[in-house]
Amino acid sequence: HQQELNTPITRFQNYLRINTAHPTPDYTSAVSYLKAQAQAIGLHHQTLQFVPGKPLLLLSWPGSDPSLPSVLLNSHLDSVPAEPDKWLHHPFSGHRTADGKIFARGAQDDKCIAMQYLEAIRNLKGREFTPTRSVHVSLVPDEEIGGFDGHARFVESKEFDELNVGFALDEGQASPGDEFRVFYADRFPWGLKIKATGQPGHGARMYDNSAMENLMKSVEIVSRFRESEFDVVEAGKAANSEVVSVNPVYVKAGVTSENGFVMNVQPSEAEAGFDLRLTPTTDPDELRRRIAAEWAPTARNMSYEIIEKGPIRDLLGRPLMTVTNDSNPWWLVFKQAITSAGEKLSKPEILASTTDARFIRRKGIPVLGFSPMKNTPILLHDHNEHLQETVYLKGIEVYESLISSLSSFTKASH
Ligand SMILES: CSCC[C@H](NC=O)C(=O)O
Ligand SMILES: [Zn+2]
Ligand SMILES: [Zn+2]
Repeated sequence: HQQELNTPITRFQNYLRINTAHPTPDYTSAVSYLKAQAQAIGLHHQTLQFVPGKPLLLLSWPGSDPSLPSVLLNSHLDSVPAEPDKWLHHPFSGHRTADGKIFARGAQDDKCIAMQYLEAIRNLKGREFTPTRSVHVSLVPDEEIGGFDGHARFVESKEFDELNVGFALDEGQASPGDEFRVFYADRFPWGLKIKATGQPGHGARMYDNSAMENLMKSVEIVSRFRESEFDVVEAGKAANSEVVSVNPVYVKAGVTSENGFVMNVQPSEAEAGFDLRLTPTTDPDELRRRIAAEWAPTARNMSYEIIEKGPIRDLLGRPLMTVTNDSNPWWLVFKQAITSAGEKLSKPEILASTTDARFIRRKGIPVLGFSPMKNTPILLHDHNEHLQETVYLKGIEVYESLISSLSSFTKASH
């Protein structure tokens, strides 16, 4: 029987083997695994539970000057589902190929950063490094389904207040090129349902004002808006994440019987759903007016529902963006720490999708989205999500540089 190895790679693999995919993430196993890691490293831990069955693990490494605002490192515990049949290796086997690729749902999004935070702290502690500011690691549930029972609750808790967070890091995205990417904002999701009603009738009749006709007109108008935004991207004038995206995600219509859809009846109701992403500077009222006037006008028997998924402005009504210029000392320290790790950073970007960072930014706390993966295909939420072990190990070193710099700089208080 081969002896169980205990290396940074096997520790990563073991975390990846815990099935934390929705809709039934195994939070209990994930938290107990990470807690054991924290104990081995010598970190304080507490488990918070704002909603039953949805634990949040908070780890702390006290600084020598706990009166200074702290540094928070965040990672979510949960993953999106995977379809095992469509993968080369089972998504929860943590399989490592001969050339060092580690396959797993969560390998990039975002179990890598959780374990890299811990490995970096382990190494810094091994070198007798003592942080000046306290360093906290939050391992939170439910990011992939909006974070409402997770980070959204956490930021409103007294436990969060007591951390006195001055700066936070959260997940970013892989970089196919040779430079790391960093994100200063997210886009904000709206779920949009548009519904049409109309005249029912025989499938053979052509007449005005059927529900399907009304809905299809709207779908065309939404598509035209989508194209106008996408044109800007394709013309190279903006990044994908700098325009408003709208993508159809379902259509629901038709009269059904036990035998399936009834082909010769035109239905009296039809509905379509869209995933919208607003940029930090999108005017939500203007978009709402457009939806009401053009996408779902009452004149065409349309109605709509917007499901807003979290805050889009801070408490003072400002867009949720972290400053990435010389006026933000945290940014300067971050940049410097990347350079001293011998790495390069590309221009700060807006993340196309959405993370828990929005809840922290809403509190007025600067947050950068960062996952140290370069020369790596972007595979989050995709089949065959994997990460090269050399990239993973390099990321640990990068975090050593980041954590030591961010926790020992004392010029700014916030
Ligand atoms: C409703 S918030 C959804 C959050 C999710 N996060 C990662 O993929 C996303 O769709 O971007
Ligand atoms: Zn993620
Ligand atoms: Zn995700």
